[in-house]
Amino acid sequence: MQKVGIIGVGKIGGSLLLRLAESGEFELSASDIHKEQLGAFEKAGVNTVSSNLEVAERSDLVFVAVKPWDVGMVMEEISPAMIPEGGKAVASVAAGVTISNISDRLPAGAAVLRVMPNVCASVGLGSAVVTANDAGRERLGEVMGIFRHVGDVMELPERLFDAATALHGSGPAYVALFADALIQAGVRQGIPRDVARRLVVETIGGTAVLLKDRSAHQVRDEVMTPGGTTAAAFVAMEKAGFVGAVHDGIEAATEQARGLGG
Ligand SMILES: NC(=O)C1=CN([C@@H]2O[C@H](COP(=O)(O)OP(=O)(O)OC[C@H]3O[C@@H](n4cnc5c(N)ncnc54)[C@H](O)[C@@H]3O)[C@@H](O)[C@H]2O)C=CC1
Ligand SMILES: O=C(O)[C@@H]1CCC=N1
Repeated sequence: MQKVGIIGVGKIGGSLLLRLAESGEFELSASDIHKEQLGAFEKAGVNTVSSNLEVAERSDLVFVAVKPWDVGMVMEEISPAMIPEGGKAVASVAAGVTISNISDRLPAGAAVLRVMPNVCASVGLGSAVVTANDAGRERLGEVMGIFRHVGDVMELPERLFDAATALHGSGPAYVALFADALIQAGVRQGIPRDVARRLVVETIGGTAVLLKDRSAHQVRDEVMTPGGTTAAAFVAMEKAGFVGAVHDGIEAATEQARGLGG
């Protein structure tokens, strides 16, 4: 059985850990600085341990899912277990923390990977991109296989990771923002809140399915009757700078990711 460890069992680490535990395919260990968070995972059959180093010692593949500013300290803690001859690899999901930020804290030649997932992993509908240093390349398939348990996975060069973080890492929050705005707008037009919410949620889910095999332009054109309601809405939204605001948001998030590595 593959030995997988997770350090930090919050929103991302915890979602991955639960799905891997459900699959029954892995021998799992986990640690978290807030030990009270480990109980649920222990019940799911995970070995919960009290030190990050112990997770690394017990695992062939270690996922670090702590906040970006905590990654350096965790790498220093697990460094003694990460000698290249040990056959271990570490994968970080932290925004903005580069492979070189990480490998600087580990023995020379350590296998290091980065993954950028999103919170839709918690319902098995995540998307993730993966990259690796030279020593970690042979583990790419393994890491991609693990993230397939929580959604879609692609390889992406590290130079595009900050942009991908901005696009899909933060993406669910933008969709939620848009959903909230739509619901409020429906309420303003007199639709009861619970009805508006249901209509908007189904619309977003249904559109996501349509977009799997159609371009965004195709969907737009199928909806937009010449001289009709959708065209009127598009003109009003564009006058308010909707598309420009999306571009500005992605640019700001990309820049923010660049600054998080420290
Ligand atoms: N939340 C999201 O939607 C996404 C988050 N990420 C990245 O995933 C990482 C984790 O984010 P979340 O899961 O949202 O955070 P979180 O706060 O939910 O989870 C982090 C966990 O790490 C634990 N922790 C903190 N310091 C630790 C230490 N020294 N040793 C062991 N455990 C420690 C915390 O107690 C907590 O349970 C971040 O680096 C973030 O950039 C990436 C993509 C999406
Ligand atoms: O907001 C953040 O910094 C993290 C990274 C991507 C999603 N959440």
